[in-house]
Amino acid sequence: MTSQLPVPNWTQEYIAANDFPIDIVSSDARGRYAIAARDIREGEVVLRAQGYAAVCTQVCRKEVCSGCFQAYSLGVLGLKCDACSMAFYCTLECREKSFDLHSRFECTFMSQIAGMAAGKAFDKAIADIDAALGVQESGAASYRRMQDLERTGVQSLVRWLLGVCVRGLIEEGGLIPTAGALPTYNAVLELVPNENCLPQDERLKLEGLYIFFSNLSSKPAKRSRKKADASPTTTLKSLSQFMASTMTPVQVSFSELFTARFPQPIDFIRIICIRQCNVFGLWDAESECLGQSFFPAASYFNHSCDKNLYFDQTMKLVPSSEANKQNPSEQDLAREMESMDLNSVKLEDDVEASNTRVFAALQRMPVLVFQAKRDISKGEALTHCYVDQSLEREERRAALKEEYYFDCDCDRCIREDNQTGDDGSVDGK
Ligand SMILES: C[S@@+](CC[C@H](N)C(=O)[O-])C[C@H]1O[C@@H](n2cnc3c(N)ncnc32)[C@H](O)[C@@H]1O
Repeated sequence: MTSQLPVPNWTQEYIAANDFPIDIVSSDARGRYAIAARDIREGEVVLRAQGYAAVCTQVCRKEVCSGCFQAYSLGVLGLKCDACSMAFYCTLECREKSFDLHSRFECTFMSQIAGMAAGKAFDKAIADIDAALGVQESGAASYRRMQDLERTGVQSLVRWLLGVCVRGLIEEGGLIPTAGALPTYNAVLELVPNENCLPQDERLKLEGLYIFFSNLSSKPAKRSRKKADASPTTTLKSLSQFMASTMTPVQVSFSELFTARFPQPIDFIRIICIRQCNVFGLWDAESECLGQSFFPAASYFNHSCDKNLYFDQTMKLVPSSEANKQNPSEQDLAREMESMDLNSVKLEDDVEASNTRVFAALQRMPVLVFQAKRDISKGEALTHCYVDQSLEREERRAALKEEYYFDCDCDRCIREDNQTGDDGSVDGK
């Protein structure tokens, strides 16, 4: 970090509206970062950060409810969207609550993503990348690129991109009624990208991925509940307005949506860099990464290997509207599956009511709750640890450098550096 970044206005508004004991400051060396606005007691809640564009990974889609983001270890969740077979739900209630959001904004695109794993689209896109990048020995080069773009990884990335694109569309269509009610696309764009630190080979790989996503599917998936109206042109504004004003599922392809949102490779590279430095993993109790989400307010906590905040991702990661909902037992779930009418959810024609339900579904994104690990004095930087705290100094250093592009000089690192013997061992052991 070399230049001083401005502190975005929304962070101050969000903090004031919720009375969190935080100030955001900025320095050349550390960028923007949160400090304690007053003395904070051990255990105090410092921030409740609302999730933005939370998605589960492709591999975990059958274990994580797309409605409430609870993870279930029952194997495959029994309820899914019949149209795309990509969104799974834990209860009929969850499916109902997500229905308008999913049917109108996600389902068509999800169907296209599902098709991508089948092979041909994927193989063609790889060939397109090679052609666009002017690769000579296309057989060997394609093979190498295929290895880089491993299918399930790319599908998870597409799911995440879709989450971000859809969220942008919903905002631009005016479906989020209250300013400041939820984090915004602009709040995400204001997060630090560190794009100047991106190594050249990574930049090239992302340019290849850009070509891949731009060519993923030239045709929209064939599904429509009703006869489609004239397809909207694919400027983001007209597409957003179209989606917000009609119940007709969108008829554009994922690639059209993608290139409208990211017109140039650099736009895509930037959002990927923002993701790399700011996204939070959604973990289960066995430390398996089930998905990812932005929590923009939480991105202003800098790193320390001697953190003074903690958040329990598996315990505190609850949908904001359902903080007290208990996971149903296996038997309860089985009973519910037996008794439900799987075709009972319908998209009604009242656009306004549907828009309200879309907004309500977005409010069910996960929330991260940060608490003080110890007493913290006014003015102290508020920090959490970006990497596994139990790693050795050198391993932490390498992970922070590779993923976040900085060298940590926290008290613990300095202490351990001082204790390190000539042979590189801590305490000379
Ligand atoms: C999640 S962001 C934290 C907020 C960021 N400082 C900003 O200006 O938006 C992570 C980035 O902040 C910077 N950062 C975080 N902790 C740091 C530290 N202890 N020392 C120096 N830079 C740090 C690095 O650039 C890192 O990639």
